[in-house]
Amino acid sequence: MTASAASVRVRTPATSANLGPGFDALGLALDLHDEVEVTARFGGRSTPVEVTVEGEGAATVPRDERHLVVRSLRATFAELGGEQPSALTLRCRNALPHGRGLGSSAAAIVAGVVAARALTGLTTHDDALATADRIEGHPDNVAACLLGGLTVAWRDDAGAARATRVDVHPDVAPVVCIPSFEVSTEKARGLLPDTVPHADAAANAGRAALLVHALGHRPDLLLDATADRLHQHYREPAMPATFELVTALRAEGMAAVVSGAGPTVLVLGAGAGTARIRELAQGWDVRPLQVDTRGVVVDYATV
Ligand SMILES: Nc1ncnc2c1ncn2[C@@H]1O[C@H](COP(=O)(O)OP(=O)(O)OP(=O)(O)O)[C@@H](O)[C@H]1O
Ligand SMILES: N[C@@H](CCO)C(=O)O
Repeated sequence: MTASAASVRVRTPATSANLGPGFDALGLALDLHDEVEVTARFGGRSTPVEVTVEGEGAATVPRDERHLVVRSLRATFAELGGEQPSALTLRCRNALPHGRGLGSSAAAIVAGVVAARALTGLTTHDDALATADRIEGHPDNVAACLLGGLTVAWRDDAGAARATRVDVHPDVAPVVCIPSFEVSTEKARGLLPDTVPHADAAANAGRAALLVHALGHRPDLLLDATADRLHQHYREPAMPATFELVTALRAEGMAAVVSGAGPTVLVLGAGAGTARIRELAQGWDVRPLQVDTRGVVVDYATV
């Protein structure tokens, strides 16, 4: 069989999930990006994967079949029913910090899913969400990473992930406060109870609905809209400094939440409050970010 090779470059945004009350449902894409160039050869002799990594995770991520982008590529090629590449080369340039609540795993998964689809000749990514959700285990980050902006994600009655995008009001100026320590999502999910009081579920349902309206039209309601009773306080033991900063910021009227599974703190509608955030978050990496409105970007030039 004749061998053929093709490359594709994929750029994926950071994402902040939950946004307070929207556990496993709401996601917001932010303008901080990872980029990966994937070259695949089909046919010919099989060779081990080659992975180079610059930036975040360069010292820690595996460079073999365990690499998350490689695993996502393999899972997607298998799901699409095509042949697996006989050779895979990845060049990763990472800006998203790992294990901080800014969707690094979602970005890696979406990159692998979308790259495999592109290398298979697909140019639309409607089914990519379901695949990425199956790998990640929850749809909120991967939805925002794929679509950009603010997303509401859910699973339909057959269990397939769905998502829709909502326009974000220009005053929703996100600021992230990133600590130097990591907390894995696996550990943070392990702290959650199997059941919650009905009153807490009801309170979150109301606030999550209000939050979609506040982010789209009424940023003045963000403080009330970001109150959560379903996940943040259960996770406090793994990230007491995060909880302390969220509490201090909220006491001053700022809509601060745990970003994703933590330990980063996200402040929504910060605007002129950024100087005060820097004062309260000394020792944290405080970064004002724009909302990313594009989502995943694929450069098909070389496919
Ligand atoms: N670009 C990447 N390349 C390879 N592996 C990655 C990459 N990004 C993340 N990972 C893997 O995912 C792990 C981090 O995932 P985890 O879900 O714990 O945190 P997160 O995705 O950064 O935060 P959150 O899910 O709360 O937003 C890393 O330790 C690493 O194993
Ligand atoms: N909804 C997820 C986001 C982090 O990946 C969680 O809070 O566990």
